[in-house]
Amino acid sequence: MDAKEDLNTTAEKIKTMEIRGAGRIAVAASAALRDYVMTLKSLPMSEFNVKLEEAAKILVDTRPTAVSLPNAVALTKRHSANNVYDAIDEIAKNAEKFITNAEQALGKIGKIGAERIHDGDVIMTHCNSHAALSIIKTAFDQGKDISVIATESRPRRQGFITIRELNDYGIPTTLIVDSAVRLTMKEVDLVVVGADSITVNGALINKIGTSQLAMAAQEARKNVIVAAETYKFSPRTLLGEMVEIEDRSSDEVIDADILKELPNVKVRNPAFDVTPAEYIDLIITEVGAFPPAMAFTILRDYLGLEIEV
Ligand SMILES: O=P(O)(O)OC[C@H]1O[C@H](OP(=O)(O)O)[C@H](O)[C@@H]1O
Repeated sequence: MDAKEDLNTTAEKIKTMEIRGAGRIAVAASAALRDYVMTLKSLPMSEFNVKLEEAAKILVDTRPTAVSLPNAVALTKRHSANNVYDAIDEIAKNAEKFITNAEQALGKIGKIGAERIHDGDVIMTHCNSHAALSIIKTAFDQGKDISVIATESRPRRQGFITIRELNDYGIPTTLIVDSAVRLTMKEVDLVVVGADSITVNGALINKIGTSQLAMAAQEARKNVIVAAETYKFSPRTLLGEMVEIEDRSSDEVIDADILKELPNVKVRNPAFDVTPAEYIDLIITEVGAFPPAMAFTILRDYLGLEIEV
């Protein structure tokens, strides 16, 4: 396989969600871009930059909602070199830094977030978030007697990945269907979810259904904690841009043959929803725990306002 095919294969895996999770797709894109540019040594500088931008676009265009993806690509591709060898060197170092930071961030989020979890807590989580699970597993490692209520997370049922992971870790877990969230909330002490994007106003964009957990939690006066690496904050929202909500295929919701028999029916399959900041108590990042109102500060101090938008 040539280098461009490898890049396209990674892009396809992100699109089809063979590689999924806002953090994982970011790390995969950074690595794919690095591997691709390594093969461009013999090109003149101007052509190198064109190929670099083309490759970046292929990766970014795979999924529109998780800002971790364009942030990872922007942080990886930036270079100030005027020859190809130095540019490749810079990009390889950028990728190394991004991937190492992303891996270490999960452990730090786990430690910081676990401080918010108490012995005896029942935690509700949604979908499958490596950052949220890092908090839950760390609290369990600390000897806290906790249990988890995990939503199924239709249509792709990422909740099944979560319950398997929690089961294998030895954490008592209850699986519920998404529509059981409100009824079950009274048994819950706190909600811990991940993030695909966080806006400058502190709103959370995460797996469809997250906002119903947050609303039910507020109604029941339970805390909502978001686990999010700093690279999941969206610089474009500084300019007032909305985060695009990915609409996925109807095939994920209903069998195509059944749908064919129903000419008056259409299917909508939005993959994410927006939870306003007022429903969120705390955002746990690798650099500390912040109220959502501090999203601007995180963007400025840890991502840098000069990031490509
Ligand atoms: O980065 P981590 O914490 O793993 O996941 C963050 C979020 O990414 C996932 O998206 P999808 O399943 O790829 O659509 C879920 O929405 C999850 O909450």
